Amino acid sequence: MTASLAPVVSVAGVTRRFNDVVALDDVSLDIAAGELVGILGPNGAGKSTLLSLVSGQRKPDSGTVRLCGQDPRLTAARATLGLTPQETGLPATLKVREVVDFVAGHYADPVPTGELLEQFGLAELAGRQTGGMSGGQKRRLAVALSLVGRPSVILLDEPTTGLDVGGRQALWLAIREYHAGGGTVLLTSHYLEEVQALAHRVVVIDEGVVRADDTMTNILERVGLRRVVLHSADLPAADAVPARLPGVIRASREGDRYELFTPDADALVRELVTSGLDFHGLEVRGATLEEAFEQMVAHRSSDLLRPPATPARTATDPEAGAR
Ligand SMILES: Nc1ncnc2c1ncn2[C@@H]1O[C@H](COP(=O)(O)OP(=O)(O)OP(=O)(O)O)[C@@H](O)[C@H]1O
Repeated sequence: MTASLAPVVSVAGVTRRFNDVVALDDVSLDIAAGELVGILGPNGAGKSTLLSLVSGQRKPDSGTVRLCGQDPRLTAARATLGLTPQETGLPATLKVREVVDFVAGHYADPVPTGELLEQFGLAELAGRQTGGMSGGQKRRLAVALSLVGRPSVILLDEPTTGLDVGGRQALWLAIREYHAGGGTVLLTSHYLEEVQALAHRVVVIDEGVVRADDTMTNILERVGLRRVVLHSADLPAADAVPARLPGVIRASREGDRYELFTPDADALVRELVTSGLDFHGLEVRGATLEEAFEQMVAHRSSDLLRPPATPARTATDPEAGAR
């Protein structure tokens, strides 16, 4: 991607192995200030490893990583960074307010604790020990902590896993506000609709290799298919629909509701109207990121839709810190 300013995050020719597993294989990526980038990939693709290199928690075996032009292992570089790892170990006996105050104490100009807790809907829990919070509340606190130091870049690894709809939307709002204020965001998520809703650029990693790196618009255009949704009692089984309706290359059916995939939705709608078919509830929709993703990593696309499992680690990594 082109960037007129020096990139905020620069990954150049990076390889990282864990014993005989090549988690990242010659990955290069530049992220400019103010970008909101979604990183997608099946389980074990290398996403978390990439974030751990950018945050300086791990070192690459070869290649270079720069955060705001510096080695991310330096304290000065890390001060520009906010991080929400996939799992956050909160000290169970500390109160929410105390945890935020503790993290805030590491920064010169932190967001006031009350303001941050208010923004994340946690103000009423300020006096509660973190051990007494629900999973979703802990997740909200983990993301709030990434913003306490007014970072110029945040790395969010599966930020909304386990959140209910309200919690997820509140986090989306916080991420958008941060981004609107000029912040740079790298986000991984197994919820493709989340990446589609938030990210402007998508990087697809699979088996440690960058398979695609483009704007959301271009990624979606790669699919080249439109979805026509309708209800009908006149259509045959889904796999027989392409023979019945010219231009349909694939169909799925649930009861009398059909989703028809076609490169030319206009022609299909004309065909439906002139065919005399009895139908209602017609909708025409663009491709989704999920469809684009399925095409890019077709051999293992079902993995992406599984909730993230705890990866089977074959070795302990002394550099992994508080991961
Ligand atoms: N500390 C470690 N020791 C051994 N192998 C590791 C370690 N960390 C990661 N790996 C392996 O490196 C590969 C990439 O893992 P990584 O956690 O980066 O994937 P991911 O894309 O974040 O996956 P997920 O979506 O499941 O979180 C996997 O094969 C994983 O098992």
